Amino acid sequence: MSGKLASSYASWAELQKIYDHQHSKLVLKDLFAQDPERFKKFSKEYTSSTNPETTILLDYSKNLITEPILAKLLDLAREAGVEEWRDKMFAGEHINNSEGRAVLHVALRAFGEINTTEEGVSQVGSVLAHIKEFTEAVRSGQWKGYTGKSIDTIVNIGIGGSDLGPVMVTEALKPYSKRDLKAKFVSNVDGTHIAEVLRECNPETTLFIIASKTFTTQETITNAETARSWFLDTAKDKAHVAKHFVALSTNTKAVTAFGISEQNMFQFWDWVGGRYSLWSAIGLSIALVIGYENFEALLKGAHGMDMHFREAPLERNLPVLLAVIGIWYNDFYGSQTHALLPYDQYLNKFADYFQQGDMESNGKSVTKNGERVNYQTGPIIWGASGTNGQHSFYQLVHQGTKLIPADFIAPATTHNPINHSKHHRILLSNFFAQPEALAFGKTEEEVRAELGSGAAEEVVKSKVFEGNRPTNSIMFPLLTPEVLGALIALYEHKIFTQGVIWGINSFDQMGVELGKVLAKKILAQLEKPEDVQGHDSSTTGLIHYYQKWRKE
Ligand SMILES: O=P(O)(O)OC[C@H]1O[C@H](O)[C@@H](O)[C@@H](O)[C@@H]1O
Repeated sequence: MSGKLASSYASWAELQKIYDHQHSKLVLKDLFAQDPERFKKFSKEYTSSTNPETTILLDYSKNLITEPILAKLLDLAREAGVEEWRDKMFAGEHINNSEGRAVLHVALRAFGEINTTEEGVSQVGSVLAHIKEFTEAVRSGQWKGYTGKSIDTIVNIGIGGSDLGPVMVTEALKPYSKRDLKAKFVSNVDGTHIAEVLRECNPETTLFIIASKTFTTQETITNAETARSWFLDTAKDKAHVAKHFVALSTNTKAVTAFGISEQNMFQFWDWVGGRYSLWSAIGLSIALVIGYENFEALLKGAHGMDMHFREAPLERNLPVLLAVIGIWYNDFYGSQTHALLPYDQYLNKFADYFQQGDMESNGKSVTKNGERVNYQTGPIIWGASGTNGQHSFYQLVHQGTKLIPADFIAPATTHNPINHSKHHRILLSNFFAQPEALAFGKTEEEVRAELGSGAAEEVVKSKVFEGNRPTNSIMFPLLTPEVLGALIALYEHKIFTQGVIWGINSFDQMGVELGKVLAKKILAQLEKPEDVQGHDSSTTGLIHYYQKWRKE
């Protein structure tokens, strides 16, 4: 994050040389055959120092790397100053240079262990206490709606970082949820989203959580206003809003202007990036669903991974290992994407979550010094939960023309051991089989032997799997709140490490602004055809069609 071009480092040039000379010789089948200790050498276990059950295994042996290549990749991390920038982040230095802000989501889960004078850090504990008190009141039924009934439905209204984290975590930790408290999420400005959710809500028993760091986001404010008028249609008296609306924000002024009292506002600070905010007040819906104790366990899990990232030597540092291996494919092999493939239905929003986490952080093309990069930065993140993906896009991953590095993620134990865990054994057999098939493939000889001598040539060819497709496998005993916290922090720090190496600012998101500004301008022109000014012929033509066809 020094702002230097990654390609200016000596180790970068050396890696390029290694790639040019060796990549055709990096064949997983041979690498495994040559070294029976390969798994042992290229896998690491992280275990929390306070809870031995919070443990994560990273097996990175099925990657196109050797010990010298990995050592060189770690040299690159050192040369780029990953350790120094990591320490600056934890110290609260303003490493988000374009916005002049600290990056301290780690302080939200440190329970006082982060030493910084940054404003707000000392209040983290009192916001957590507020969350605890409030969630307990709602979950126990003590918090009453305007007609004296308890809350049975919460609706989180937010978008981007104010939606995706709560959505992903409440889904992932469903086994810990209070099943009689329904949680719903509205994000899209498309009225269909809120209309469908409100159809299932009762104004007397619904609590709306307006989640917006800035409290100016058009989608969220529009949805919040609609929710408020829907509520007031029945409740009538504005005074009742206090029992049914709370806000999670950094913007007290806008929250109170909306009509939510400061008492019902949960504060956070500008050093929490939207996509790193589930640990903050934005996690209120999570705490309501899984209970405060479990929310705290989630934070502790992440904190444990923070300590590992801070203290473990780079050779044993899980986030750093994931990061540098990712760079090897992204910048030297030319891979454009990275797949996240959790073999756990509860993690079915994991890839969606890290689409924002990774792509909004590292989707940049200038360095912190404003220089255009001459290499690839953040990959396209995508994925789906196993085994659904296998019956959809895995064909391309196995036999297509693209190299798609992928992370396979799975728990050893399921929360739903139906039929003596029969489902889970089948699921995991796929989790083990896919990386094996991707790595080792199937040769023409093997296909011929299987099909017999009369097989048509084109059929033989179509059944060959080249293999040599790299994967990481990530396993843990059970998806608990602590393990999930550690897993999310693992990826957060991977993203951080890559951003430092690429010399970019991973903590701003200027790229989402232009579209927003143009949409505002167009909104003011939608009424009359003659108002449509200042656009290209395509945009003008499209708006004119809308004006011709719309009914209302
Ligand atoms: O919480 P807010 O302020 O409503 O922002 C919601 C989202 O808006 C933009 O898309 C970006 O800035 C995201 O990072 C952010 O998460």
